[in-house]
Amino acid sequence: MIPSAIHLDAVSLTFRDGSRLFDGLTMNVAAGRCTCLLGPSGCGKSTLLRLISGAADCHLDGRLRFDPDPPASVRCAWMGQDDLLLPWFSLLDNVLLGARLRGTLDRDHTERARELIAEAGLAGYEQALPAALSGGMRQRGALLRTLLEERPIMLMDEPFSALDALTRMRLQNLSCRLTTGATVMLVTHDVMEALRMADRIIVLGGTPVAIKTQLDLAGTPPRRPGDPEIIRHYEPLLEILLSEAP
Ligand SMILES: Nc1ncnc2c1ncn2[C@@H]1O[C@H](COP(=O)(O)OP(=O)(O)OP(=O)(O)O)[C@@H](O)[C@H]1O
Repeated sequence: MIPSAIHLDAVSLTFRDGSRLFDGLTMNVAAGRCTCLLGPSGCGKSTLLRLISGAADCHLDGRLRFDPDPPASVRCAWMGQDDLLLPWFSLLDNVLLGARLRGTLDRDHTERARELIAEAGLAGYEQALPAALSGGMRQRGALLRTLLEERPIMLMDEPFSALDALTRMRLQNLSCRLTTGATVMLVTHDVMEALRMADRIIVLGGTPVAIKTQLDLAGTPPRRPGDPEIIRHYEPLLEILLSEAP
């Protein structure tokens, strides 16, 4: 898998109702690295991921480029804020949905999915329907389904938001491992999460929305909570976010 860099050149979006978001936003996302997006609610983080995934329902002025540019059908895996698990499929079948739809499902896929389900703390729930799972369990199912896609671009919108602190850390570690080599864009409201997982942190804010801060972090994610890089950047980053809060 060859990861793609993502370039937004002077991007402005117009929604169907005529409202606009961004005004000539330029952003470069490095290939094969994890970029975390932070910023106040409503600043456009989810819309940005949807735009890159090809699912945004809006008019684009400016340019969105991928380098290299894989076919759109295999370019991105996207995990939205809703788990979108199919209610009539078991957890295991939901996790395996991509392979099933492509007709590539085999014993190896199933074995791998079972291992990851166990690693995510969900052993014993393989045959449970989504309705019988908690919000955090469903979110882990949606995350595993996304991670198994192994696309050159992995887009994840608050993928750990429903998880308790320890499970969150385990799943962050798992995600870092399974997305190594891919271009990852991860939206989060959690400063510690961004500092653990990112090679680069981009803070959005202001009116019109623009990049307020861009921070390149040393070392390899996932960082330990006590990593000097985390300690060095935690408070300044919080201050920046506080200054952007409405
Ligand atoms: N389809 C749409 N039509 C009109 N406006 C929209 C549409 N989708 C998003 N918006 C607006 O675009 C802005 C950005 O929304 P978005 O969901 O991307 O923000 P966000 O930064 O991800 O927020 P949060 O952190 O709360 O998830 C908001 O003002 C929202 O109301």
